[in-house]
Amino acid sequence: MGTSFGPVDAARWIAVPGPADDKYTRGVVGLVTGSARYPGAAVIGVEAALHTGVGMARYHGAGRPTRLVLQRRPEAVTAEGRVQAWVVGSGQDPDDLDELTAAHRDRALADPVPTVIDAGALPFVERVAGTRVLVPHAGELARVLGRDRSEVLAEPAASALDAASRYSAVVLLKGHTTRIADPGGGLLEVSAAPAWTATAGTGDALAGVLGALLATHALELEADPGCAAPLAATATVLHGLAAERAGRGAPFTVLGLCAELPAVVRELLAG
Ligand SMILES: NC(=O)C1=CN([C@@H]2O[C@H](COP(=O)(O)OP(=O)(O)OC[C@H]3O[C@@H](n4cnc5c(N)ncnc54)[C@H](OP(=O)(O)O)[C@@H]3O)[C@@H](O)[C@H]2O)[C@@H](O)CC1
Ligand SMILES: Nc1ncnc2c1ncn2[C@@H]1O[C@H](COP(=O)(O)OP(=O)(O)O)[C@@H](O)[C@H]1O
Repeated sequence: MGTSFGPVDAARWIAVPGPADDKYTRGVVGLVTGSARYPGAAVIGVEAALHTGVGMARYHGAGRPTRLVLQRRPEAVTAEGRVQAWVVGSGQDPDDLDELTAAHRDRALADPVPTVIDAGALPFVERVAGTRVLVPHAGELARVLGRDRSEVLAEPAASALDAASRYSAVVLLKGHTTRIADPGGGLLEVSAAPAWTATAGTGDALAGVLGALLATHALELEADPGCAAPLAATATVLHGLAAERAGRGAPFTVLGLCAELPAVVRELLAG
């Protein structure tokens, strides 16, 4: 039903910095992720964005996730400032979120730049002012659509397309085959990841990879918001190939997946 999207397609969507670039022209990604309940998701998203390649990653959240992010990645910037793309909602429960994080989340959702909407931010999709890229798993998409998870699993492509049309969004439905639906009815399919990828936290990494790709393609997205779909597919390819490299037929950790992202970028660019 959809168009298969693979490494050769993905290679076209990696921004390579040139001699005239600086950290701001490369693109700044902002993350409002994690919470007191799920602080690890904050660390994973930042780790994934930095390993995908970005001029700067800003992180905004509560005290504990912020401390953990800085402990792991002192290059993350916690001061506020402009960003070219946001990642919001990974590791957040909208019914159990501190006021500071909720305020950061609401500011990010109102910013008219491309936004990755994950987990706890999905209920707020209609507030998102910029180009919307939803990254649900089947359970989350079922909640977004008000259906049973079994219905989404039975008809994943149609479900993703329905949500894309309903919310004028790109919808990346995660799974062994990941479907990327756009509001115009286009559908891309990516099957790059081994089943070992089904482990807690890999989705938080995917959101970070995608945020970095959106931030580093700000000009292209401004000219044509339709670029969000191939960029979402590219994030899925990078993530799947990094999982394959991290495990090589065996289990791996999410930080191990993130560590393989630069090698995957290098391989794709080499052709
Ligand atoms: N390190 C971190 O900080 C991490 C933080 N994380 C963060 O945790 C938050 C919650 O995300 P989550 O995906 O775990 O839960 P949630 O969106 O409620 O979906 C549950 C769905 O799955 C199903 N289901 C449940 N149990 C099942 C089972 N045993 N076997 C099979 N199915 C089962 C259940 O369906 P049901 O059976 O209820 O119909 C429901 O549809 C989120 O913010 C995420 O970012 C994670 O990324 C992990 C790492
Ligand atoms: N059977 C599978 N084969 C390959 N990849 C999978 C499989 N199941 C899940 N994945 C991938 O693992 C990741 C899980 O994301 P998600 O469900 O959001 O988990 P979490 O919230 O714990 O990070 C997604 O990228 C998804 O595509």
